[in-house]
Amino acid sequence: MTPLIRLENLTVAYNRHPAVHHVSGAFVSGSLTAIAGPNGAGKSTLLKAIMGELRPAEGRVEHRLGRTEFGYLPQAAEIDRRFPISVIDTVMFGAWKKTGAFGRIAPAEVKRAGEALSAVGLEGFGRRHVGSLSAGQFQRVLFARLLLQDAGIILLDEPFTAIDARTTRDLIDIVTRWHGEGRTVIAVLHDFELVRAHFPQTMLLARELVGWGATADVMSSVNLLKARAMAERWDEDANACAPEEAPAA
Ligand SMILES: Nc1ncnc2c1ncn2[C@@H]1O[C@H](COP(=O)(O)OP(=O)(O)OP(=O)(O)O)[C@@H](O)[C@H]1O
Repeated sequence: MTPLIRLENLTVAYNRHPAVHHVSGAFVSGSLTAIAGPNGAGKSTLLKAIMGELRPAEGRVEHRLGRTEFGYLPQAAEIDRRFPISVIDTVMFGAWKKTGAFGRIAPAEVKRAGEALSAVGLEGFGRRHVGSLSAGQFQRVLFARLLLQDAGIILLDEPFTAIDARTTRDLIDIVTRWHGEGRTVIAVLHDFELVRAHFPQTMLLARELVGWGATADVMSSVNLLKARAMAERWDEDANACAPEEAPAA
């Protein structure tokens, strides 16, 4: 039960308006955690802060991991699929840690990229343009890229939103396999059924922490009502506390 990533009184703000507020706790090495909560609860912001893409306004994210040790799947809305790139090249980006952004790609990596495509059920799709794929097929490509990247910590932002049930099942199988391999997986999810069925740990967030621990305990109806009430009460224009106003750690 080794803590891998520790959050210490973490506050992350945009233009001084906090999106994540005074969150403390730890992700244990090898854990499989869902981050759940209402819209605008700070879930995506928290993932970005964990990776170091956003700096805390207050508090800390503590870990000894480099940026390349994180595999990250952004929300679909953040990805522009009009970029003229093939499926196989998109998957190959998962190998950049080994090749460098403009390095020569070893034949073994090309072979692994093909195997990753097969593993997500897209054998033979390599030459297709990503813009020609369905939402579910594209999500499979992004999972193939994560497979190739082979990261120890995998952060997924709404990986199953707007994709079909069959694809969701297949991709959950991959997440479960990652967990079985001892990787640490953290996924932002909206579907509470999926959270309860497949994620042993849950962080329930409403900008502030509502609960963090075993899913059955955290996803109680009392906590879900509390999260909704906290989100509705939240003042979008509130400023981040000045450090001297922050509660003692
Ligand atoms: N780049 C940004 N600039 C300014 N404010 C932002 C930015 N990104 C997010 N926010 C604000 O921060 C708050 C938390 O947003 P975030 O996207 O982290 O929430 P979320 O829980 O992931 O939401 P959803 O479930 O709707 O995706 C929201 O009020 C949002 O408007």
